[in-house]
Amino acid sequence: MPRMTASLPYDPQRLAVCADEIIVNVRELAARGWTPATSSNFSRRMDPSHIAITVSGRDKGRLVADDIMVVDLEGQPVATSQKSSAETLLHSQLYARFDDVGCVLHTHSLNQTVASRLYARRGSIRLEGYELLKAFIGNSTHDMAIDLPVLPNSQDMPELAAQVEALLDAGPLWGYLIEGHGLYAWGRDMPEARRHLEAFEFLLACELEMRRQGASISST
Ligand SMILES: CSCCC(=O)C(=O)COP(=O)(O)O
Ligand SMILES: [Zn+2]
Repeated sequence: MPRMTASLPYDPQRLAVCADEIIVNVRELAARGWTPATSSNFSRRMDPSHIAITVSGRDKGRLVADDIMVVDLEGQPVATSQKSSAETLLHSQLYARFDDVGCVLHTHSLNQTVASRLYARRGSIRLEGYELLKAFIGNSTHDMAIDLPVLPNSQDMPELAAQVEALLDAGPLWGYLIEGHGLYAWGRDMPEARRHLEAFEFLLACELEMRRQGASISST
């Protein structure tokens, strides 16, 4: 049962723990150049009905505690006048749909952005035969394929969220790309969401490198 104060509907100590975890991890992601120009956003489930999420427009490489705020499962601010990420709905929809989602990470790396443009018309990127596919929870072999969806970009978050819902209805998903924009990945906690994010980033780099080299996969 979350501990509450007289004035707050959530445990402020839990917010502090979640904020610390976001700040430390995002600093490392930013150092890799995955969050340029204030882009990207990050969140962590605090309790069954509250989410810690980055405030909109902050430099994600220099986050401090004041850059993390609380929203509910509908993405509405809780006990604050701060403005949450412009993409809050893409986070809250995952927490609302899946009780076991504990962390959502969104980045704008070069590989993610370039790949999202090259494969936008195809609608997805097939990742097949890589040992690193075992990084995704539930997978135990390299001998399989996953299709990473690429959605058209939009400033209309309810429209984007509706497209994500359709993808989630269609089968298991660990993340998706948005064209010319970036990657969303999630997991049960920060380490798992990070593992998924890093696996996608590495596999996209592999696909782009193979393309550069004009390589094709052959079984002969
Ligand atoms: C300058 S980045 C454009 C918005 C975006 O895609 C993003 O990830 C950051 O938006 P936020 O409101 O979360 O700061
Ligand atoms: Zn973004």
